[in-house]
Amino acid sequence: MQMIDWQRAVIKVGSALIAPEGNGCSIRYLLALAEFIQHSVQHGKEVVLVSSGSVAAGAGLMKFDLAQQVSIPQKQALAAVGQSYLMQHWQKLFDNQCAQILLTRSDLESSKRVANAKNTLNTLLQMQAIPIINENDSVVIDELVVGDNDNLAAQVAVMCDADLLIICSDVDGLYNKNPQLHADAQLIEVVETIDDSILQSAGITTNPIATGGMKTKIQAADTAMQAGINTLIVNGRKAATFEQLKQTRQTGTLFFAASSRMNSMLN
Ligand SMILES: Nc1ncnc2c1ncn2[C@@H]1O[C@H](COP(=O)(O)OP(=O)(O)O)[C@@H](O)[C@H]1O
Ligand SMILES: N[C@@H](CCC(=O)OP(=O)(O)O)C(=O)O
Repeated sequence: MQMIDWQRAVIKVGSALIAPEGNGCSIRYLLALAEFIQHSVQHGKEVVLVSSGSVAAGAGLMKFDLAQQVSIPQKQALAAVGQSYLMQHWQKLFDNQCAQILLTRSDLESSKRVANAKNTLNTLLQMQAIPIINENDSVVIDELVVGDNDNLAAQVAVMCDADLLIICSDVDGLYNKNPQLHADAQLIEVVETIDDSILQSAGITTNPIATGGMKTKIQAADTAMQAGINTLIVNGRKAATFEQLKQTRQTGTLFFAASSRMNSMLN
């Protein structure tokens, strides 16, 4: 087990945690996570949150069943409805002020926009506000198809020079096969190299409100590792996860970036 120390983390929260009932916003799995973030900020650490959930929140408000066929324009409209509700939901969980930033992949391909977003993020963190990022779903379609807040979170981690990317999901980490489908699946605790066996282990999701599954989480970990940033895939449904993290103890699957600043300090 590795010690997990960090100064600036990007924490990604998937729809599976925000809407365990299949739509709407629930605090059920967010209380322990929010308490961990608040505790970290009070101890001088910096947290950027990447939150999915606008489509599920919008579906709850507009009485849409996401298990049924929903068109892309309908999803975009649900995201527009749900995003402000999602932000209100987060704000209720924090003493610190929350701040919304909506990004698209093309924003991150523009050096000018990246520089602007970086300045905004750094200023918000200095103000001890909690930046909450989501895809700007109403103006893009690719991300809604592949469900890519995992990759967005990795790009944000690189952009803001984070030490750690934490991807919170509904399973204990990356298994050698999908644990929702295979009772004998085994948790992989540390990944040092993303090789074929790791890529093959990662399946898609079985959850109708989520997208991407482990595939996009591994892509995200790869992006972060290449930038020297450690990634943890953890079970955000378990309060114990955040107790472990508070004590700088590893939980879930660690994608270990050998060249990271934190790791060279620990070794
Ligand atoms: N090898 C694997 N290990 C763990 N989970 C896997 C694996 N392959 C596929 N999955 C699926 O990925 C899901 C998590 O991703 P996803 O449903 O997209 O959640 P989120 O909304 O948190 O992004 C798990 O619930 C599981 O069904
Ligand atoms: N941007 C979309 C979520 C896309 C996404 O990546 O979803 P998830 O796989 O649950 O992290 C939303 O806010 O509903």
